[in-house]
Amino acid sequence: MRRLFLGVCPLSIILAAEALSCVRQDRVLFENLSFQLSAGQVLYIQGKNGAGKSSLLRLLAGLTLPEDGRILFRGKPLSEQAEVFAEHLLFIGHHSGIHPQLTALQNLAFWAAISEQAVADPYQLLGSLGLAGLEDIPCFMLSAGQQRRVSLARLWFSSQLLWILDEPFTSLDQQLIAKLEQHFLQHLAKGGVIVLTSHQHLAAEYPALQAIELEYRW
Ligand SMILES: Nc1ncnc2c1ncn2[C@@H]1O[C@H](COP(=O)(O)OP(=O)(O)OP(=O)(O)O)[C@@H](O)[C@H]1O
Repeated sequence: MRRLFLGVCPLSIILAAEALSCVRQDRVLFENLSFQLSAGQVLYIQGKNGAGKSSLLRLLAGLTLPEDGRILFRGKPLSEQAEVFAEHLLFIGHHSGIHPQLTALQNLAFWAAISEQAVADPYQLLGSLGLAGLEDIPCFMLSAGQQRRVSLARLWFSSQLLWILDEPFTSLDQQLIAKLEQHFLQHLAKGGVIVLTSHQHLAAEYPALQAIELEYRW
């Protein structure tokens, strides 16, 4: 496992992994993996296909359990505060997570309702993401990149502290990737934390970036 530490760590630790191990189909994907993420930090996880990036994200999101080790959110194990953790987490997995039969507006309304948040102006938001005129058609009629934009729209009205994003740049054009990275910086500047995977390099300058590269292990 190769690890890079760049930038300065602020003080309050939001997310910590302690000696995590993950086994899938008798293969140890990673073991004894530890890190700490403070307010304003991004963790950028890299690795070849099958190295275990999504598996690590699912552990960190509390969706699966590690073989060994534990995960702490603001100093307490996830297992002791599942509901609190869920309130502070925005997880967008490898798939877009949109309902294909619903329109972009309906998907936004659904996410806003379940997270008890309000979208001030959904037309303006979707327009700013290049979806003007596409707000009212079922999402299965949108292109892959347009569907990804609908999915990521959540990041513009979310108040969650911790964003865990599996390959958020997939299917996006360069213009939207740049916009998304600027939005990441704003979230971090407010004290948010981001964990993400990507097969492409981050282009923005992150003030406090941690990077982990998972090696493919046989
Ligand atoms: N639910 C599961 N049950 C069994 N094996 C799984 C499961 N999920 C993933 N795996 C296995 O774990 C390994 C790591 O998968 P994972 O999706 O974490 O890789 P990844 O690094 O995210 O890959 P990619 O870059 O292709 O998205 C793979 O060999 C996969 O077959």
